[in-house]
Amino acid sequence: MTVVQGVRKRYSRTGPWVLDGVDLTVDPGVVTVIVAGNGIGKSTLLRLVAGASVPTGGRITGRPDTVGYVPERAPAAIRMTARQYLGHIGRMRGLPPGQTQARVDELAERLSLVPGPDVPIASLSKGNGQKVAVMQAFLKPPELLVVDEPATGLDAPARAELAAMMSEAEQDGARILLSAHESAVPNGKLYRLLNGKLVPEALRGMRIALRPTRPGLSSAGLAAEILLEEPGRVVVRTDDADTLLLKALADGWSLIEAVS
Ligand SMILES: Nc1ncnc2c1ncn2[C@@H]1O[C@H](COP(=O)(O)OP(=O)(O)OP(=O)(O)O)[C@@H](O)[C@H]1O
Repeated sequence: MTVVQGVRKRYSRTGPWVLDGVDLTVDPGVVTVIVAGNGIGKSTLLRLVAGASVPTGGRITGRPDTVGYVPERAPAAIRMTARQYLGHIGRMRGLPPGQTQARVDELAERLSLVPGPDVPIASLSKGNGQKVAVMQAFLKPPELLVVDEPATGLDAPARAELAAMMSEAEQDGARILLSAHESAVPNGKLYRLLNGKLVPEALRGMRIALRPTRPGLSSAGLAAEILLEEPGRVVVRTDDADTLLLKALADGWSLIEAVS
């Protein structure tokens, strides 16, 4: 398994913390899905897990040798053809050239890459460029697959093919981490990214126990039904756990647990 422990990330020394203590385990056998709106930090977290950027704090352990990473935006300004580009990627991953080229043809056909792998990537449409990004992630069977918003940019047949490829990888034992917007949430173990932290989606609609992280915090500010209040612990019930958690975390509460 790949384990994220207390990971923090900001993009400049004085900038805001985009991730502020993220804990996550990406296990085989279940697809892990990070859900959030625009600009909350999904891509930031996925890049870190994939090893494409480094955390400012905390650590990520158990990343396997073969990581397939599909970024949200494929690099467009590449003059090489898809076949040349994927040939380089194959060499970097230790694949024999013949095997790489056979795989390029197979993936180009599965994803309906138009007009094909032998034109410059820069000349491809956005969606077809995204297919090349998918192809590089699947060139060698990934042990960890990280896909940033799989629905973005691809047409319906390509999305269905990508879903099939992901489920084949899952059956082969890959660990899978996806990000998604609320409008296109895939099946899996869902986590919501709120104020730089991950909250398991199973907490929605449940009773929630919170701990104040600074003195003087009043439970009145939680704007929810207070079920129990004791020193260091408040249990609330709400129909809108997202909004409650968003405000509570911002105000200085920390999540203890969901109380069934
Ligand atoms: N390379 C970067 N340099 C500076 N700030 C960045 C960089 N990448 C992301 N950010 C900032 O980090 C925050 C989170 O961005 P991120 O792309 O991770 O969000 P996201 O949840 O994936 O958004 P979207 O749904 O729009 O793709 C944003 O405020 C963004 O401006």
